[in-house]
Order: sequence, then C-alpha cells, then structure tokens
Amino acid sequence: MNRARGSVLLPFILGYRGTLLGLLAVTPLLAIFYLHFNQDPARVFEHHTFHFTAITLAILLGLFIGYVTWRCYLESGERFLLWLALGFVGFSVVYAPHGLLTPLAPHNPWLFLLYGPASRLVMAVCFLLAVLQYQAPADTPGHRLGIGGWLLALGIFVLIDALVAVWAYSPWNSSFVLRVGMESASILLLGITLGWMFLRRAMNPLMIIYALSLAWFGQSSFAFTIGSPWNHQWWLAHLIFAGGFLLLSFGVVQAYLSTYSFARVYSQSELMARLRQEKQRAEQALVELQHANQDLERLASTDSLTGAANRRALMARAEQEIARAERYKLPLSLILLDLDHFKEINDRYGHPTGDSVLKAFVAKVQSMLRPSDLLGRLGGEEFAILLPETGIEEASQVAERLQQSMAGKPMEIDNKAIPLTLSAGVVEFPLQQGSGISEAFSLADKQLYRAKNAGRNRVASG
Ligand SMILES: Nc1nc2c(ncn2[C@@H]2O[C@H](COP(=O)(O)OP(=O)(O)OP(=O)(O)O)[C@@H](O)[C@H]2O)c(=O)[nH]1
Repeated sequence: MNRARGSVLLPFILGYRGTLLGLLAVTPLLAIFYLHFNQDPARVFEHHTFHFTAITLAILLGLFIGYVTWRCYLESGERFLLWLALGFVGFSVVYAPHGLLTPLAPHNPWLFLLYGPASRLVMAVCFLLAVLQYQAPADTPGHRLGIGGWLLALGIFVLIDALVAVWAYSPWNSSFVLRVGMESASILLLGITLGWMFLRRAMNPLMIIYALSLAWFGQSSFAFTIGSPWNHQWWLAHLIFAGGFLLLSFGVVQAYLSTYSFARVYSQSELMARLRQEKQRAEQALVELQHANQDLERLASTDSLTGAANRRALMARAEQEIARAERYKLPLSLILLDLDHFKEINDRYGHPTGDSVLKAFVAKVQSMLRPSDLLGRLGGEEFAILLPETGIEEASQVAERLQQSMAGKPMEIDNKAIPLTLSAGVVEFPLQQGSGISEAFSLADKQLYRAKNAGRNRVASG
C-alpha cells in the first residue's frame, strides 16, 4: 500500500481536493459578481468582426470535438458519449446563426440574440440525457448510431434554427422572459444533471471534468441573463462558456487517448491495483505453465506403468554418462535385467497382477540403487540399469544383490506371494574412442543371454 494513502494526511488531502474542486466550480461566479458590482453597465464593446470570428471558431471547435466524441462512441459503444456528441453538434448547429447573423444585430437583435440561449438549452438537454445513460450497457457494434441517425439529428437541430427564426419575427420576439426562461431552463437542467451525478456517485477523473464544465455552462447562462448585449458581463458570459467548453473538450480528448470512454477511466490507484492484479495473474499462470511443462517432461521421459525411466530417457542419459566417463576417465557400467518366466505369472495370476508385479519390482529395485544410478524399462519385462562411476565388479555385485533379493523372497501382491526371479547381464562400457551405446547394449545382451541359457535366476558379466 502507498504510504501516503495510509497516513493521517489522507482526510486532509481529500478535504483539500474537495475544496479545490468546489472553488474551481464557482470561480466564474466570483468573476460575474465582481464585474456586476464594478462595471459601468453603459460601457460596451460592440465589435462585430471580433464576435463573428470568435463564434465561428467556437462552432468549428464544437463540430470537431463532436466528431471526436462520436469516434469515441463508435469505439466503445458508450451511450453517454453519443449524447455528448449530439450535445456538441446540436450546440454548434443551433449556435451557428448567432455568429452568422452578427451583422443583423442592429436590425433585428432578437434574430441575433435568441440562438445563444436556444443552443445552450439544446446542449443542456443532451447533456442530461447523456448522464441518464451513464454506465448503460454499451450499444453493440451493429446498433451504433450511423449516418441515418445523424441526418435525423441534424434535421432536428436545423428545424430548431428555423423555429427560432420564426420566433424572432413573431410578436413575442422581444419578450425578455423567454430569453431568461431558456437560460433558466438550461441552468435547471444542468443543476439536475449535476445532482443526479452526485446521487449516483458518477465520479471519476473524467466525470469530475464533466461536472466542472457543466457548472461553468450554468454560470455562463446566469451571466448571459444578467448581462446585456455587448456589455462586459455579456462578453464574460461568452468567456465562461468557452472555459467550460475547453475543459470538456480536454476530457473528450483524454477519453480518446485512453479507453474511448468516460465511464471506464480509472484513477491512478485503481490502475495500479489492476496492474498488480494482472501481474499476479501472469505470475500464477507462469508457475502453472512451468509445472505443466515439468509434468510433460516427466511424462515424456517416464514409463507410464512402472514410473521407471523410459527407453528414450535411458538412452539420452547413457549418452551424457558416456561423454562424462570419457572426459574424466571414469568407469561406467550397464546391467540388463530380464524377469524370468514372466509369461507364466501373467498366465497364472492374470495380466493386471502381472502389471502390479512389474510396478512392485521397479519400486524394489529403485530402493536398492544409488540416487545416481538410473533404472529404465526397455519394454515388456526387460529393464536396464545405468551405473555411473561404477566398475564391472561393483556393478556385478549390485546385480547379484538384486537377483538374490528377488529370489530370496516372493513378491506380496494382492495378498498373494508370487515368486519372481531375474536374470542379468553386466558389462562395463568399453571407453575406447568410437565405442557407443549400441555396442555396450549388445555386449550386455550377450551376457543376459548367457545367464538365461545357464538356467536363469543368475548374473553373467564380462
Ligand atoms: N502384465 C504385463 N505383462 C507384460 C507387459 N509387457 C510384456 N508382458 C508380458 O511379459 C511376457 C514376456 O514373455 P517372454 O518374452 O516369453 O519371456 P518370459 O516369459 O519372461 O520368459 P524368459 O524371458 O525367457 O524367462 C509376455 O507374456 C508379455 O505379454 C506388461 O506391461 N504387463
């Protein structure tokens, strides 16, 4: 755990963060009040070209960020982002005449003025719908809003533009109440959206940005309400709106650069926890893989019935031991073992009992060998023992000890005493250059044959 996180500092840090966010959220209000109580309401800055350029820029940015938001939506299917994209584009389309009609401001100010509140209201509606869809199941790829849906949405936005134009030429056009009503409705909707976010704890780093920008949009509507066209409060309202807009655009860009989502963005500590979890999972999988590999290796080199090394593993080890013996001039011996009359055991007690005898035989032999010796099953009831650093005399003694141990006591299998004897051929590896495994095995085989021919239950060496 992060040390700072566990310390007494944490409540203060959280409190400080809350205060910071709160202050940031209401900073525009401080500027609004400052200007309200200090500005001369008669002072105006009526600059049409400046206004036209600024609004054009805002619309272009709105369309661009709307497009980026839509691309995020296409990637993630997050409906929140769809409504956000509609909010950006809806705002841009409805707001556009406010800039385009700047030259008409002196002739019909309402045609110029009504598009601002209308565009903010459209945006506030979309942003509320966005939050209501927060964490809704993602739209599946086949069901994401495409060109048809966009054309419909654009049609609605253009219709709103037309209605506003009709309204501007109607007898109620100059109603201050209507303009204030639209701004108030926007503030109310944004307030509901924020309240809903708090209630649902829809807060992560991106949603905090969203909440801040909504707070700024609401305050810009308030500034528009108390400002008059071209005065400084009116310009400040534009500026506050632009601040909120840039903040939200930053959030969208962050989403685009990370998860294409507002809901699936994690705090740094969540990311670290996830990273740790994934690392643990990967390490666990690696250990399991290593175990599986070891099991596979063991299976590939072991005789499945008896657990002795199989022929392949025995031959591989023999190669290594021959090379070592040659290099260090060490003795190396081989014992071939063959159980006597094993067919009779099978015939008399049955094949399964024969299997048990083979297993018990291997266990017994292994218990009598050194850890450095290797017992392998060559097939059927034939076995071989590789004895590194062992000369022929010592190896013969080992073989005899095994043979006598078998002959001396019957095997106890399933409460049956089964007599078992073995024959063995012992050789020392001929270590002159060029001699190899096959030569040693054929020599040992000859000795084994000798033991069998001499009546079995004995050891022959040479
Ligand atoms: N139960 C069991 N029997 C096996 C297995 N592999 C081989 N056998 C049997 O081992 C017997 C070997 O018979 P033979 O080769 O005639 O040799 P033997 O009966 O031991 O006679 P000698 O070697 O000449 O003493 C056959 O009956 C095989 O069926 C096995 O995995 N399980």
